[in-house]
Amino acid sequence: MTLVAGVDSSTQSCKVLIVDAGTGHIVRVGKAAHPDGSEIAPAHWWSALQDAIHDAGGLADVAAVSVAGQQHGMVLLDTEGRVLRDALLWNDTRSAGAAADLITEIGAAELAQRCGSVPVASLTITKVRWVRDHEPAIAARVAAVALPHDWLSWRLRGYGPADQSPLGSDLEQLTTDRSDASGTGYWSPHTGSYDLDLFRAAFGRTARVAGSAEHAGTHIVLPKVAAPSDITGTVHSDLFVGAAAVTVKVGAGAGDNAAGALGLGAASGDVVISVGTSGTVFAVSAHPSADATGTIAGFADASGAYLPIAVTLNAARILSTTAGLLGIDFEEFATLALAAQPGSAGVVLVPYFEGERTPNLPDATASFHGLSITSTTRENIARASIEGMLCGLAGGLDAIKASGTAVERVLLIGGAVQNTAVQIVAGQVFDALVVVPTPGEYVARGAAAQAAWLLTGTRPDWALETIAAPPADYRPEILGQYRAVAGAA
Ligand SMILES: Nc1ncnc2c1ncn2[C@@H]1O[C@H](COP(=O)(O)OP(=O)(O)O)[C@@H](O)[C@H]1O
Ligand SMILES: O=C(CO)[C@@H](O)[C@H](O)COP(=O)(O)O
Repeated sequence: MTLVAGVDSSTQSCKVLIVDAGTGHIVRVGKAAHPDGSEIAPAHWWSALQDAIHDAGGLADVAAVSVAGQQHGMVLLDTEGRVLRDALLWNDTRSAGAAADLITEIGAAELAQRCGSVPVASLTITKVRWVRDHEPAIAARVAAVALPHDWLSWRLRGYGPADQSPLGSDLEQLTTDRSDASGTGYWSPHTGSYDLDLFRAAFGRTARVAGSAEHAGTHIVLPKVAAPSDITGTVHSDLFVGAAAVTVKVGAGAGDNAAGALGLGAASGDVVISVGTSGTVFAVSAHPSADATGTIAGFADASGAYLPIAVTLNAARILSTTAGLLGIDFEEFATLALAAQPGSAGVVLVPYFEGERTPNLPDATASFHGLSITSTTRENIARASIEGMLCGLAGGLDAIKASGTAVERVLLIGGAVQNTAVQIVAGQVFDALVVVPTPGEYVARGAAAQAAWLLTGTRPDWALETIAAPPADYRPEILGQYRAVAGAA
């Protein structure tokens, strides 16, 4: 049996799956937590990755590994490979003004046309603009801009800060993949190349692609974009503490949503809804998209196709926040929510706890509506939290449908989907057949599938297990009452 490893370095934790490359069957798992916050020192991801690999029993018997990760996070490196400031993550909204400035300067339609997306605060392009405007001394020292999965893959291969890494700080070795590059806002899924003019317009300095000799030493390095089944190098022997070093190939990696699509084997007619820290609604498409309204971001996927996606900033943490307020665990939360009637007796939570991205309301806050003496029960508060979370995602589903994407079934994944109440309420909020894959780490599985792909040259076709689907029980009144108040939020 040949083993491969897949990593999901996501917002809240790092997860590692070691699987049989032939069947996708899980052999070992590992996990380590990330600190909270929307601004994180990348060193935390690196130590969590090493802990999670250790927790999974190491890589000594593994033939290949790929790293998927949270998208958009801005990792700025100096010429010595040192991280210049904490990474600003996808859920950091301080660059909302920078997004607005870019749209004013360049135009929403042109930005969508050139790079697939109208920038919001989540996209890397707005973060580099923010650094240009607010931290000019740091901006002047930037030698490379990478994303979380690019930086971790580089470190796995032995590169990093010159004084801490066996192979030194060679920035020319930085790589990324199409899916994560497309989340920067300065790489075009349409042309398959960086829009270096756009990068310069945003940051005020010129850039070049890693490995290109021209302008070496003067221009900022952007990671080279590897193809889906490329081998970018091997894991450095220093990672094999206490075991004999072996050759472990490293794949291109991916953004977490594209890796999720790969892990599910998502095909035409499948729309994936992921309820993790972020809420995402996406499909694999044969064609690039360019939505000038900004509702759908036109990313690339991890197989050579495209990934239209709508993303909310508020998802699983809505439930942990309300469960914390009620002083209960997730099991009791599910029981309470299911004891309330659909529609929560008119109680509606508009869940913009962290501002919101879709719709683009970076400064919004959350609010409960419809509270009366009789409707203010623990049951209604629990159910309204789930309904509010899923109604936010229903907007994304509508936008994906309206863009002409076929929706034959919705595949529900992400940490919060372990909650039975979330599964059942999804069947009431989404006007579509809802299918729940057996809860698991589908992003890490997608990264593992990429690792298997690079070994054999053939994309694996692993079976997808599902659990009993929630009953088809669409209740349009839930979305109706949500929209009546959220429209005014
Ligand atoms: N049974 C549950 N009910 C509701 N939320 C849950 C449950 N189990 C885990 N979660 C939530 O899922 C989230 C983690 O999901 P995950 O998809 O791993 O997130 P991410 O990939 O963004 O780090 C956490 O916010 C956690 O509280
Ligand atoms: O911003 C996006 C996608 O555009 C998010 O999906 C991030 O990629 C974070 O994902 P999770 O950690 O919540 O899985």
